[in-house]
Amino acid sequence: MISLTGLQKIYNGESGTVIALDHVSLNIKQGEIYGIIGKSGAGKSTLIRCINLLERPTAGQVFIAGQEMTALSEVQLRDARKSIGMIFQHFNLLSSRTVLDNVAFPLEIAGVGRTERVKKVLPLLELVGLSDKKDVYPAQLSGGQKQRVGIARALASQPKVLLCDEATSALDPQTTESILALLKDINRKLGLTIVLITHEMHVIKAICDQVAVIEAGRLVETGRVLDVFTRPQSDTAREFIKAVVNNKLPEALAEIVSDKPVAGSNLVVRLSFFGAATNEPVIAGLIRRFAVDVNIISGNIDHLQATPYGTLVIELSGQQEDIQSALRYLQARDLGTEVIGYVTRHAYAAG
Ligand SMILES: Nc1ncnc2c1ncn2[C@@H]1O[C@H](COP(=O)(O)OP(=O)(O)OP(=O)(O)O)[C@@H](O)[C@H]1O
Repeated sequence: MISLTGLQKIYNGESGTVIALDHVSLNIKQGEIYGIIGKSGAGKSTLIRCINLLERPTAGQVFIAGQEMTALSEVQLRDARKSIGMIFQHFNLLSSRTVLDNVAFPLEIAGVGRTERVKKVLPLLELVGLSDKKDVYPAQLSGGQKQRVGIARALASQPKVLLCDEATSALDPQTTESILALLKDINRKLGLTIVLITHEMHVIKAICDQVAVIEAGRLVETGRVLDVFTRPQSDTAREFIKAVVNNKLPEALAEIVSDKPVAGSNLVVRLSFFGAATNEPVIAGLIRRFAVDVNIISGNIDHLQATPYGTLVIELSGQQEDIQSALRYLQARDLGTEVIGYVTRHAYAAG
């Protein structure tokens, strides 16, 4: 549905040349929710603004539904942009217009008559849960309600693509959750392709199918959210994931872990589960098969949309050969097994 090839954006400002996008290529399929995550200044806004040509790329091409956007004149673009809706961090509503008239605004610009506008807008207000607010002004709305108006307005011209520019960054966590749920709902009901940019991993985790990680204008990692979460390839992705997945060792334990076993030391292992592996009774299997004791040190199992994933840090005690057999058993299972090291129990207890 969206294809970017070799996108480059160079700003020549007074303070010098900035390469905001450096040969960015990616493909977004019809009906996908595609997240682009990066730190401040990474090039997210530039990238999303290049998709609808609010920003003209210095080089490269943008295709939407087979049409090369970068080849269009300004007049042609105005028409082509009707198939691209956009919502913003600060909503960008017109304060002197009611909710209904804000949502109807793109239709008014397109020359649609009042009666027809109202007919089109009322179902949109219902879709975003604001039917009872149609006659109020933006100042009387909460942040979440304002963003719902922004979403309804973006949908007014029946776009094929919805671009979301940090759409939940100005909202509290609960409101963020409800707006993300609404976007997911719209994606399902209308089959709308959604591209969102964010600096928050929990947004990606909540609704995206695919993610691209951007750093200094370059894509450093792209893939299915589940894959990037469970096997991140770049330091930037790992850093973002840390914010939402707590798999740190307890400090007292981290301080005394050594890489080599000594007499009487226990093995500490971090197990990562994803998908079906979470349903396998791995710990029970371990205890039944080997002469080892298992002590659970820390753990969390969460869901990435419908897929369970998580980590468990366990300590295995027993004879070294039994511990090593148990480790081989774990390594043969469909889960991530990371040897953290060895601890002696009395040292841990003292810590
Ligand atoms: N109009 C401009 N003129 C010159 N440089 C610009 C312009 N717009 C953006 N830049 C620079 O391009 C780089 C990418 O900026 P961009 O706004 O796309 O990043 P971002 O990831 O969206 O950051 P943030 O999360 O802080 O909004 C930055 O170094 C920025 O200073």
